[in-house]
Amino acid sequence: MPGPAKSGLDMAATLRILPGFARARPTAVLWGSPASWSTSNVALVEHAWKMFEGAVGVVMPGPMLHRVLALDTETGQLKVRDRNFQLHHNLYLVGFGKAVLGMAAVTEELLSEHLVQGVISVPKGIQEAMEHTDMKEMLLKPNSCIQVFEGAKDNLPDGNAQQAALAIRDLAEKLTADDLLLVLISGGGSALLPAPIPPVTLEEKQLLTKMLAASGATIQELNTIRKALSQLKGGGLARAAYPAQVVSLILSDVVGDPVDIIASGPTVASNHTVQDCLHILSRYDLRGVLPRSIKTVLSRADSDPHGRSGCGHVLNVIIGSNSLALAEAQRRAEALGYQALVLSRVMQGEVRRVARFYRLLAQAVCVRLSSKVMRTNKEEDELQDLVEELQLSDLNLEEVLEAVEGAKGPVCFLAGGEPTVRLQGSGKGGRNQELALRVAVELSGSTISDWGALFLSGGTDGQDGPTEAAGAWVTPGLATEAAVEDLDIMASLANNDSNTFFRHLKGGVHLLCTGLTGTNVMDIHLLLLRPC
Ligand SMILES: Nc1ncnc2c1ncn2[C@@H]1O[C@H](COP(=O)(O)OP(=O)(O)OP(=O)(O)O)[C@@H](O)[C@H]1O
Ligand SMILES: O=C(O)[C@H](O)CO
Repeated sequence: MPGPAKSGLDMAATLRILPGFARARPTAVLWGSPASWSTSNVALVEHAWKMFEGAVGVVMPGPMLHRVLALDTETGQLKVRDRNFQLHHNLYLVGFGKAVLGMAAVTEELLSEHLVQGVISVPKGIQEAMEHTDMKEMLLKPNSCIQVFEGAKDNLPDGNAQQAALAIRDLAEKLTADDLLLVLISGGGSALLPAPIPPVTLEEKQLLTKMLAASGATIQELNTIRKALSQLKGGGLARAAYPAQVVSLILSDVVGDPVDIIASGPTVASNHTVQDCLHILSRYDLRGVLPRSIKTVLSRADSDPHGRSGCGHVLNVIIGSNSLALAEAQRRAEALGYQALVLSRVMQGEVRRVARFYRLLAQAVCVRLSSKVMRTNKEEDELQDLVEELQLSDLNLEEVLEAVEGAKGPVCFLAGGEPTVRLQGSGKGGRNQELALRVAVELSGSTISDWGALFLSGGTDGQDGPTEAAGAWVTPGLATEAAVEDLDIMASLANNDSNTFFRHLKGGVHLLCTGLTGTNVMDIHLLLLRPC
């Protein structure tokens, strides 16, 4: 049986990897009050929190940059993975992305002796948020030589971000062959580096991006279009910095870590064609609404003599990823006594189908582990079909089910990625909260009622869509809890209003409210199953 609610001291220890969280908010605020969790859920909730916290902690800027950068202070040799660069007060820094503030702070701390100047573009309000959460290590020092621009409210390019992009371009253009440009890149970088090719305007680019995103375009599709319309994306920044050497340190927020797609690859030569763009625009029925300026830029793109030049002077390095975060969560799950299995690192697809996948998986596992329930092939066949539909290419279902068959204790499944939501309503929500709510609906109609079960979906950046929560956790009993409070789950889902729903349900106890974490490696899904 789970123990009583933890003391404040124990909680602080639990939260040690993200010390800012522990100091700023007691766990009651992060997760609601333990007293309001049903007793049987307390342990599962605490375990899920520890796993999520570990996943985020391992991809925080400090640990990541210390793993990849080594400066020999005597010789001024900077080692980045297996490459050496000679520093002699010739280092410049630019950056853009949700995690870049902390990355820049750590980098400046490590390399300040050689750093001449820097410009970064980070989300609106992030410095204040970091001050409030007491995450001082994520802030630049008062005497920093790095200029900070804040912009792209709600992850949409705006005038502030455009100003930042132009300052970054100006810095890159003045560099010489003797200089080294360090480029810090993380998710959200595309919106924070808008420099549309004239005559395309920022408003036109913003509108097209919004329409593509609302139609359910994938990030690969979205960024293929962004690259074609941008001066700096698709290798443009690297070209601007030539002949300086360029080292990009990339925190991946895209499934499979494709460097040409993350933040639209400003230091990676694009190999997409205009034809690729036209196919994407046709797929979402947007060719007919394109303004003349966008058509003009697209029609010029393939013949642009600068368009496809190489990026031989660039070293692109992935320094953190969802896989790394999952591995740490798995390690923590094992330490807590779970048989822990990473299902997939490429979890994509529509949230409804992803929710169905988790229900069928939970059911299949319970059936395999329970002598009371007859095993039927029908459901496992449907599950296998779904694995194929969701293109979970790294998941061998039979192996997973066989692995848990002998499990004596609780089981934890982990997955990472970024499912999509097709927005139909006007409510407030995010893909993690909507997925969690859909999983709750699925689990409440399943046959796993004899089991302790918890599903958590959280964005590692701490912000799920335009909401203040990172995600949510649910159990099979959530539908009953909602009925008691007269909350209509299906109406909330139809209006994409998951955040409003969770805020009302039991005073928000199911919300995962970390605040901005300062990192960003997509979403983490945890499914915990424990025989009662
Ligand atoms: N009301 C809503 N309900 C459900 N999902 C929503 C809602 N509003 C926006 N979203 C989803 O939120 C996502 C945008 O969230 P976010 O701002 O976290 O951007 P992102 O591009 O995913 O950034 P990151 O990769 O850094 O997390 C989109 O997938 C969008 O469909
Ligand atoms: O900025 C972007 O393009 C997305 O976050 C993917 O990296």
